[in-house]
Amino acid sequence: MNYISTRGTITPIGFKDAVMMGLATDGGLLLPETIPALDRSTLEAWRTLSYQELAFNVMSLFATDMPAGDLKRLIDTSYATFTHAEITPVVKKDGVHILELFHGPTLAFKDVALQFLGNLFEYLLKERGERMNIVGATSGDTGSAAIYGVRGKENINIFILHPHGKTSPVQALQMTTVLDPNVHNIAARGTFDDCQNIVKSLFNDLPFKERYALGAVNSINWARVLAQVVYYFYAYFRVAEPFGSEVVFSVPTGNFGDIFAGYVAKRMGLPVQKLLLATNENNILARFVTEGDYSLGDVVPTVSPSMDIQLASNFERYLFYLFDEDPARVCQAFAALPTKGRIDFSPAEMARVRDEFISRSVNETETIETISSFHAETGYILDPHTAVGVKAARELVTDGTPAICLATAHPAKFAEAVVRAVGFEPPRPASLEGIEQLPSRCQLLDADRDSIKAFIEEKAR
Ligand SMILES: Cc1ncc(COP(=O)(O)O)c(C=O)c1O
Ligand SMILES: N[C@@H](CCOP(=O)(O)O)C(=O)O
Repeated sequence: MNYISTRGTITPIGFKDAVMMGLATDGGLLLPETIPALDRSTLEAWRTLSYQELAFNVMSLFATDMPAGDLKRLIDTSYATFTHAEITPVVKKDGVHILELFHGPTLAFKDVALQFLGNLFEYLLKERGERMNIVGATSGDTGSAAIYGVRGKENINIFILHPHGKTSPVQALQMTTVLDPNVHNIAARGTFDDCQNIVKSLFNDLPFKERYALGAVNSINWARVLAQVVYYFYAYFRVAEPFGSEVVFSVPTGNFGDIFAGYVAKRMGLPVQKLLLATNENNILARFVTEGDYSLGDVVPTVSPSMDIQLASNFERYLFYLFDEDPARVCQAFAALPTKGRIDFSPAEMARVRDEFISRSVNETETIETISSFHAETGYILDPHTAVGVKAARELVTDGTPAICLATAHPAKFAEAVVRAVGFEPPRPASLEGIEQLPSRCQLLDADRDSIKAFIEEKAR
């Protein structure tokens, strides 16, 4: 399997090179040249596989230059750190299927891909005799999952930018209390979008990227999306009855990485009726689906801070398909975006979008009310991101189709919102006990590309 760029000007490369490249060198995002289509007998054969076996089957279709034994070993090592035997179990509460993605070491769905990517980087760097400086942006969860995935690894340094004061307190501590010498946290005075723009611009500075061997842990890295495709299959096999019937996935969305993984699964042939794109008040993507209005606004802070994003990185991957795989149209749209502040779509394109997606923006009052009422009805505590998806599913999926809601984080990461909703703090998993008492390290900087570049140059090994 070879990989191409959404901007169309790189020579196709294999999976291993795509993982190392991160952002494509022409500024685009990497995608497989083709998405394999699965027949029903393959789906049936996959139905009873363990999570790890399923991950191997899905990933080996895309990682064709990885020796099978090595890929298997990396998958087994990566998921050995999860606290649930099923890795991503599905629980049913009051008719809602909840796909719990928070049983990894940092209690969010990011662990599913980032524990794997950390081990994959280590493997590829050893094979090549190289070192890497990871540079990533986080609104709260990618950062700690990536740090945990590579802390203490010999040939890797990691620099994570988060928006100062805009993550939950626990999210910030999960990053800044990791004191391994290869870990560097930067709190930037700005928004997540500022952080992501700086990271992308460092990757687009090709001499800098090459000199410091930059690696990407954000979902700009194809391996992130790939690892997230697996749990759509896993959840489908636990829920669909009869086999072959359709389901809806409700996905709390910010950077469009998770829902794009669902889109890939759907294109591979998973019977998904619709992907439900659920947003908080940062609702550019909901406006896009419901009104065809993709116009940039300002980021507003919400109780689901990890989704406080305007410019969703992976949207570009979806546009590539919406524009019939025409990179010239993708280039045109992104060249005009900074000045126009919007991308326009034809009625025919919007009809295709609505064939695949439904969407709802959920506000703060609704989010808190959903955590509260869901707890009263079921005894189950939703985190505020998951609550956005559950509220949207309850409103929009009313025809009896099973709705699978992605539970993207553990509620203990967002105790303040949970206390507002149910009146008490959610029980803390062992990994968070006493985190406030631990020593921490973090550099506060302006959200300014040159200051951050200088910091990386000083610390890179
Ligand atoms: C807890 C949580 N839920 C949902 C999202 C949104 O996912 P995505 O950015 O892949 O759309 C994020 C951030 O990525 C998150 O951390
Ligand atoms: N919500 C994310 C934002 C970054 O998204 P990514 O999937 O591109 O890494 C976060 O928690 O950092």
